[in-house]
Amino acid sequence: MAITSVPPGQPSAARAAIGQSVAARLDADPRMTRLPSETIQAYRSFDFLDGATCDHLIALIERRRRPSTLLSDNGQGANRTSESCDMDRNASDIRAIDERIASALGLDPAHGETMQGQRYAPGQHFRTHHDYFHEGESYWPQMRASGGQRTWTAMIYLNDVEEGGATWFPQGGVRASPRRGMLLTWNNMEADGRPNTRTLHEGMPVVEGVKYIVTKWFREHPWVMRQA
Ligand SMILES: O=C(O)CCC(=O)C(=O)O
Ligand SMILES: [Fe+2]
Repeated sequence: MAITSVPPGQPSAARAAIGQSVAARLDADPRMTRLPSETIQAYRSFDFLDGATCDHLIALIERRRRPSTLLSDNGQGANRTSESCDMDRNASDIRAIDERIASALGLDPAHGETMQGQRYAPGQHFRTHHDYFHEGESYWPQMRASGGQRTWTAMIYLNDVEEGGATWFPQGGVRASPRRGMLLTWNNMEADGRPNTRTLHEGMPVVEGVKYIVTKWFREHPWVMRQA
């Protein structure tokens, strides 16, 4: 179909520079391990958050969860069946975690969208998708004005899951199983700063247990919060 041949975005020197500086910082951090992949730039860090902090975030998600929504409803409405909530970026506990994530990546916390919590019950999943914005979609002008493209994604698993719930990059050759406190982060861009289509990924269905994560998406420019 014609639409799939439209490139999701153009090269960008500024995004390329962000990719390089974050990767250099992660490479120099002994807590971080680069995941083997020819096509994507992804890292993990065990015990990035301690158990008490994970429990605290799980309790917040339990209190505030609501069915997840997707940015564009182009027939993908059933793609994300988890429940989500926005974390309060002005609360001191959340701000401290935001700053920890941003500092690990060497990014300004102001570029981060509000941290999102997600809860997946058995059978719930997040089907294959890209985190970056397709610059040909109708939502792009609004996204460009509110901070531009999403560069790095950082997600943290808040618990071990009995079975299922891995994050899978079928074209990246990476599959991460949930592990309490583990950070998984990846660059959504190519080396030249264009969206990397091979970052396609999926939150696989939970088979047994409940999966809790927090996700943070960083923009190329400071993020402008949408007015409620
Ligand atoms: O649940 C997962 O493992 C993936 C979540 C994800 O892809 C996202 O929040 O963008
Ligand atoms: Fe994602």
